[in-house]
Amino acid sequence: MIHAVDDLGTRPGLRLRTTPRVLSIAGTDPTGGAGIQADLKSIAANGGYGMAVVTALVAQNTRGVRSVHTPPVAFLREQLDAVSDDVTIDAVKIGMLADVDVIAEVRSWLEATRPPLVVLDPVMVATSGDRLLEPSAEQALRELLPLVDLVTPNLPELAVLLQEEPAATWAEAVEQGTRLSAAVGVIVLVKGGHLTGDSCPDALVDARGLLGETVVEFASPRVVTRHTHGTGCSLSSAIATVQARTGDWVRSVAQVKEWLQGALLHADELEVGAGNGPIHHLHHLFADRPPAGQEFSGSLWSEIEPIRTAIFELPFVRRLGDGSLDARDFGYYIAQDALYLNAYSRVLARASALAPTPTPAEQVFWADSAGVCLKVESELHRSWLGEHATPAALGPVTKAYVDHLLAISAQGSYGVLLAAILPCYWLYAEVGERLHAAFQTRGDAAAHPYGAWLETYADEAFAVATRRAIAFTDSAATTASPQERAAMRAAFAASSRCELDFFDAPRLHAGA
Ligand SMILES: Nc1ncnc2c1ncn2[C@@H]1O[C@H](COP(=O)(O)OP(=O)(O)OP(=O)(O)O)[C@@H](O)[C@H]1O
Ligand SMILES: Cc1ncc(COP(=O)(O)O)c(N)n1
Repeated sequence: MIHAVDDLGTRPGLRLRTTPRVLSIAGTDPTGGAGIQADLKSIAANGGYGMAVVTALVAQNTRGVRSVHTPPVAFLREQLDAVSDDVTIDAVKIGMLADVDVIAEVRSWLEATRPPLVVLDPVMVATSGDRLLEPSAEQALRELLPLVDLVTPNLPELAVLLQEEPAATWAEAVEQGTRLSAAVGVIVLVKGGHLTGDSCPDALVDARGLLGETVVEFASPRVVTRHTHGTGCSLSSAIATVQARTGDWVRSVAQVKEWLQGALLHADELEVGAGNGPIHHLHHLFADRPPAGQEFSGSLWSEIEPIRTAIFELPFVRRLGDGSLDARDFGYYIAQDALYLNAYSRVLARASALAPTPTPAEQVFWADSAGVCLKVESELHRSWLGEHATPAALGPVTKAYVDHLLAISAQGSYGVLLAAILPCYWLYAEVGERLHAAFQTRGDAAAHPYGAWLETYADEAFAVATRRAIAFTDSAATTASPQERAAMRAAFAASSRCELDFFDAPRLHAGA
């Protein structure tokens, strides 16, 4: 039978609720990544109140399924009735159904209770290859389709539902989804997770044209992770939840896909199990928690990866390394560096002034660093700038960098100032270490025009100071508010871009 539907493709009885009460009817996963455990997290993550009725108990983990225990269906019915006799259900998500008897019982309950919104994930085989639906139950599952609003098969499941070979391309998959929708009178979400390639498209398909168009595609990049256990369960329960709030399938799937993308992107952080681990359902709740150890600085460093790559590709850095750099460019760089260090010393002194009082070590460190900066500046004048003309004024790039640092110093947040200060230490240390290592392996010390300078570039005392500056930044991030941490990230990224520009400035401004 086909339900009556309104313009958005939903049944007229649909009650939209801010916090929908969503029932998952599914199997279990004691490691929490799939089945009802994943559904409950997914429903909560998407703003619903989750409930769960167990169809089958599955002894499984991230590596595979060990055994399945299906309780008597009479008990399944008792669980279902216990929920529906008491709670108004806004949406139902159906997952693993195990066998024909379970399907028949769920079907009978659906016919008796008529929930306003039903999403069916036709679970047949786990990612590990283990069967979660007896082959003899496939026909009963096909016959259940007209009772639901949305079915979310992966490509092999779509093929089984149609009794065809699995689609080999995305176009074939969408075409199969369209035929299933036309045959059964149901909306189909065709999922591209099982295809290969850089993108992971999904498509909502309704052959009756209830979505405005027959096919609505949702493009998203494929996240590189092996931790995709339970994505199908999580996706279907999230859609049931959001649809019960919005009543608009296209909007619901778009919103859920964005959430799922984040859950996949953060999956590797969980480190659950040795196989295909779970996705991070509640990743957005964890975003504001204080970072531990070097987590904060580690994330800052990886966020500026493109800037780091760009620095090593600059003609200035490459030519400084191989000795082919124009003397005029080198002179410009050294002179601007001396001017910069003078200003940077004042910024470090400001960090000393702002350092938290219970930790005098930080106050002393920044004050000492301000002094070291002035010593390095005078050393540059003594050993290098004697031969080169020293400009009286800051070049445009130096001025922009210094203005940025001074503006942050004036704002008075110690954490943000440290994040702004850090790239000068960290990027200089990295460039120094790499250029120095390359210089040493070349063995042309005498012939290299900047050899003497490169010799001093990778200084162990500077490496130690860099490690301390990183540790102080991590410690400031631990006590910072989420807003301050966001400002720290922005300050670190802005200073890193200034560093990139600083290395490129001689090419642009040395001849001016
Ligand atoms: N690596 C990935 N990057 C981005 N999205 C993905 C990735 N893998 C799967 N997805 C998305 O996850 C959802 C589930 O897709 P998939 O085709 O894997 O279903 P499934 O096989 O039922 O899931 P599972 O068996 O893992 O529970 C889809 O929205 C799909 O586009
Ligand atoms: C109870 C239950 N339901 C569904 C799946 C499918 O999830 P996956 O394909 O990611 O293993 C599962 N493993 N367990």
